[in-house]
Amino acid sequence: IEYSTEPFESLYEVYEDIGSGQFAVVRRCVEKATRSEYAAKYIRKRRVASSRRGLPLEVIAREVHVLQKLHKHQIIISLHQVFDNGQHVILVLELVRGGELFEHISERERLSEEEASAFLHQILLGVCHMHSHDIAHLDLKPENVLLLSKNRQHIKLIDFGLSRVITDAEEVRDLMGTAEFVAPEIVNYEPLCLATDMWAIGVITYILVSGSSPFLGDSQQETFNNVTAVDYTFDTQYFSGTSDLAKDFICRLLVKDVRKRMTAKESLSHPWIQPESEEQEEERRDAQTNMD
Ligand SMILES: Nc1cc2c(nn1)-c1ccccc1CC2
Repeated sequence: IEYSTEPFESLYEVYEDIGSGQFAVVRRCVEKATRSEYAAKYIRKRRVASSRRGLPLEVIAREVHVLQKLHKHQIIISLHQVFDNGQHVILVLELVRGGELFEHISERERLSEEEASAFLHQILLGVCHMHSHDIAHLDLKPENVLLLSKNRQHIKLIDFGLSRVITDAEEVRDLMGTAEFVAPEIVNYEPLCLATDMWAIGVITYILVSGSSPFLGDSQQETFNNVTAVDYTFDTQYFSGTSDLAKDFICRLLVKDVRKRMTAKESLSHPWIQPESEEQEEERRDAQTNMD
């Protein structure tokens, strides 16, 4: 995709901020020619190599390439156009108004297992699509899962700023996501892989069904220690109403050895995601009634 050097403001009307990332601000905008609404993600360009502001062009290009390869999938946010106005690269993205899954949880403290499993099923379809293209997201967390609209279950994965193609040859080690969601191999600077995303899915599931975070400590270092020790419990204070199926799903993802961790494909056929039988569906519902 070519970066247009047309002046962005001559083709789009720009409105309110709708979100932000570490090096990006996202604003609602309207394409003048079509009156269609989009999300304009302004990513500041790094002017000098030694500067800490903004991102180098090749890092920005990685997010554009990943979006180009993936965005025809209904769970991945779609990319409409790209502009370079000198100071920023502007990604014109599909507009999603339902807010972050993160806010949705905070309002509810925790979700029912049906709702959590339905969200996870969609996230896993998106992650499966990415992994089938050898692309790892590497920053999966509830903030990067947007709801299409408040009351609906449909979600979109956003922010592929840390995503990259994982090839065995090029060992990627230098990454750091968000402490709560990083896998042991990231903390230990070992080669990252697609399984790194599956660990994050395990943490997200734990949070969705319990409202608490498995490895979060009082400091980033304490969190890293908990992660590398795989030190977590199903504290009865939060898990008394959680089904064994849900706990089994989480246990198969929070595994230190990347070769033993469930893959995205395998997780889609785990009974907590894809109930095989009426009684398993019943078990999930029962766990729910105990909790109410
Ligand atoms: N870092 C972020 C942050 C956001 C978005 N993208 N990247 C986004 C994308 C499409 C619609 C809405 C948003 C707002 C949040």
